[in-house]
Amino acid sequence: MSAPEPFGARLRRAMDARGPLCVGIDPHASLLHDWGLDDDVAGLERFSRTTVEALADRVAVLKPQAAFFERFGSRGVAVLERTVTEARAAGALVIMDAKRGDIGSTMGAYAAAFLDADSPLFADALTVSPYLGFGALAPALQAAEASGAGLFVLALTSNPEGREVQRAVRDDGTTVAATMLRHLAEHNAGAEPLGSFGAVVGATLGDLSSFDLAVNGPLLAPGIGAQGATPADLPAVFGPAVRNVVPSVSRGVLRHGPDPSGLRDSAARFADEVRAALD
Ligand SMILES: O=c1ccn([C@@H]2O[C@H](COP(=O)(O)O)[C@@H](O)[C@H]2O)c(=O)[nH]1
Repeated sequence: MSAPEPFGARLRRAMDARGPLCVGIDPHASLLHDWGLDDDVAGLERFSRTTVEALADRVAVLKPQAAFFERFGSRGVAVLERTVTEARAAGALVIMDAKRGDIGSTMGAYAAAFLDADSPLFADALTVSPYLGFGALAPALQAAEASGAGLFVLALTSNPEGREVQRAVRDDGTTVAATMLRHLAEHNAGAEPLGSFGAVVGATLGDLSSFDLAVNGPLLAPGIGAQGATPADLPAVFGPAVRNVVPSVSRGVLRHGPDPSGLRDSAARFADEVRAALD
């Protein structure tokens, strides 16, 4: 059997064809309410299916936030499984935003859940937390390589609280975030057209020129919309690495539902703004 095409190559093709925008599927209770849905499993299912049907044939990436599904227990997780399957079938790549991270032996079980192509929760990529040490992510890196999936490692998150951990200075004088970026660059070395191991770097963070963002992998950039960043901020935040940025917006698009055309128009506006900013 031939090796699966790596996530980085699939993502680059999707970004070239559709533009780099990622829309998050974050079924907040308040959004369910605004859409006229009950805050229950049926509401969750309707919300997710409407978003997938409106957007999966046009945006490069959809990013379900697992927490909003898990809050409904096993029935919510079943909706998450269907959401991923339907989004992928309709042509979008799916980043599972579950931010898993643990000691290596347990990380292997997370990898089996999200990165094994035979798992019901398999997605094209998974967000992971490296704060038990980057080395503890090894089982996820191996599983992703085997299945052609990707990882997005939390490096510089969009929230202000992340600073105290991520910008802490290590014994060798480098920051924790810079160390994570260096590990990613090592793992992506030589990959073409793009490595499969990306970083999460918030679009909210202002000038990041003190960090080497040239990791030869994608940079998932949440924070656009509800958290205050705009597509126009991207060049100043990411500098030359902006070509590898996957700008991500959730509530900024979702608040325009439940009408599918409202969701599509909003995503198209963000996509246009991203295109204008990157030109
Ligand atoms: O640094 C990070 C990492 C992940 N997120 C997630 O992205 C979305 C953002 O939602 P908005 O509605 O666009 O604010 C959400 O799922 C976060 O958990 C992030 O914001 N920052």
